[in-house]
Amino acid sequence: MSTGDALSIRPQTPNQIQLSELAERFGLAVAGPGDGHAADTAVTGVSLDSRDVRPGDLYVGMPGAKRHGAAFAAQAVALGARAILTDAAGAELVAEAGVSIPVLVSAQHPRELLGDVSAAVYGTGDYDAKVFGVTGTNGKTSVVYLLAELLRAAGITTGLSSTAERRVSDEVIPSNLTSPEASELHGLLARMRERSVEAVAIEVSAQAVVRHRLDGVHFDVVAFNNFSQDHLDEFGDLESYFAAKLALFTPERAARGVVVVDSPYGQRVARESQIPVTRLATAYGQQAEWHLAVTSQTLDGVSFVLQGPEGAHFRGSVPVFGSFMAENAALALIMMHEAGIPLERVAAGLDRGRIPAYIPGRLEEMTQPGSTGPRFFVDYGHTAGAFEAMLDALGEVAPGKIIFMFGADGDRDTTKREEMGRVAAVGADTVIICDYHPRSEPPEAIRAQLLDGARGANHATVIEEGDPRRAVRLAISLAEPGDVILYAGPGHEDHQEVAGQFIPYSARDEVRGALREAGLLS
Ligand SMILES: CC(=O)N[C@H]1[C@@H](OP(=O)(O)OP(=O)(O)OC[C@H]2O[C@@H](n3ccc(=O)[nH]c3=O)[C@H](O)[C@@H]2O)O[C@H](CO)[C@@H](O)[C@@H]1O[C@H](C)C(=O)N[C@@H](C)C(=O)N[C@H](CCC(=O)O)C(=O)O
Ligand SMILES: Nc1ncnc2c1ncn2[C@@H]1O[C@H](COP(=O)(O)OP(=O)(O)OP(=O)(O)O)[C@@H](O)[C@H]1O
Repeated sequence: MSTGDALSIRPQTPNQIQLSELAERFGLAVAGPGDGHAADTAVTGVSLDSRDVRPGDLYVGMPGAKRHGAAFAAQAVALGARAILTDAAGAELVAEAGVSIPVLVSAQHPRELLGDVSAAVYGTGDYDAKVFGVTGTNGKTSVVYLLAELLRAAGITTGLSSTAERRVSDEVIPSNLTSPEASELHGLLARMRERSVEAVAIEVSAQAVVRHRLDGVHFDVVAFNNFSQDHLDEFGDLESYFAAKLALFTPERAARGVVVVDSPYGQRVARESQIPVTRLATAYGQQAEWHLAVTSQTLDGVSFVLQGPEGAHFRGSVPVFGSFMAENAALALIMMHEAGIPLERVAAGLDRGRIPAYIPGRLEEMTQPGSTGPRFFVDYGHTAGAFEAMLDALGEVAPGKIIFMFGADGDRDTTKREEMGRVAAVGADTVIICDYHPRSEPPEAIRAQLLDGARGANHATVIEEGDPRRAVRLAISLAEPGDVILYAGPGHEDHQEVAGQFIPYSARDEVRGALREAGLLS
């Protein structure tokens, strides 16, 4: 069941709390019209976005990078907000807007209170579901989906929050952020409790940690998979980006952790973690409690054996190519083991260890699995690290040539582009560079940086075709039976962001259409 155009999933029978209680618990001043009765007002939900306000909400008018949320107070009231929480500057904006509902004024940045206030409003503080968090640079969404699938196999009712979707049993909405703002997260958790969800898998971005999006949530188990360059536009340098991920491994946030220690960054997390961690190694000779061995891999999937302490073991397979997918599955399995869910219980719910994972837009095949013609995969990878992992994997399993098409985000970490181009051209036979989300940048300037990196590698044939629709058709025209086309970037997305406009574009639909035109898909 999809919940239509909703921006957030909320409980149907909400908790309610008096403003007087919120004011007292969080040291807030109550101002605005109707002061005399303000303390008697009750709120039933929290929204940070005036467009997503539901009747009874506390609307949190937050200062942002571009504007002050309190400037949207009138819209919030029109949609049924019962009170506003904001800072002193916001209170003035609310007064100017002439809205007549109580205003809670915080001396702190409202973001610092949002998690705890939302937990108080939604009553999620004592929700006793197992909560799992996954962080790292590449593969978080994949681990979260695998975890949800494995939890289901163990007979556990599951919810998830990822870059692609938020999901409560059969209720699904598309996501706008990898990690939702705290108000949305607690609303989602409250709905999960209503639906008797027993375990929640949450994808955790570094931005979520530093922007208080996880406040009021305590994880039973967190995992770290890998780390490579990304988001330097936000964090400035790799060390700050890493520190944001490491901060998840503290007692305030989580009880225990699982860490892939193949890389020096993973080893650092294991060493510097402030909570007990167990380690997973896929490299031979690496010290760890858990070891993963890939037993076979083809374009149709990967099989593995996982061995842990005290005889714990699991033999399984994932229907997506790449040894890193086995690693993602292993991480999910160890997280469950750490949460006290026996691996035997998971295995009992699967057919010979086959994990029936569908991960939207992650190495998702657009052609028919097993077909003898060219095979076409759409992916969400947008870092050099993800490109390298995928192209290494394809190098092992692709029967023919590898044709790799991709673009890069505008207005995001520009320093990673040359390396993306280089890695692509080292791993593929043909590279087609097209546009992704140029945002406010000239698309040809983004392409030029990618092309520089790709041409500098002196390996693949490098082609520039800005229009992704034409690039898809070009890739198909170049492919022969046995060849693999991999289109990285757009994954599950349904739009291109160009100069402030969201233009409808689904790479998956486009590719399917082009394959039909070429007679490669019925
Ligand atoms: C840099 C960043 O994280 N920005 C987030 C921040 O935006 P902002 O400070 O610019 O907000 P603003 O536009 O000035 O608006 C201020 C306030 O007014 C509100 N508003 C605004 C307009 C309106 O009509 N009504 C309204 O209520 C907004 O909800 C906000 O509370 O607060 C907004 C509201 O929650 C977020 O949507 C926005 O995320 C933007 C879209 C974003 O791109 N974030 C990225 C960097 C991000 O967080 N990415 C990570 C990692 C992804 C990955 O792993 O690749 C993620 O977790 O998604
Ligand atoms: N364990 C892994 N190691 C390296 N690359 C991976 C791994 N798992 C997946 N990938 C690659 O990274 C891409 C992105 O995967 P996924 O969406 O799961 O990552 P993510 O961390 O959630 O990224 P984002 O936060 O941007 O959504 C995949 O489509 C695949 O190409």
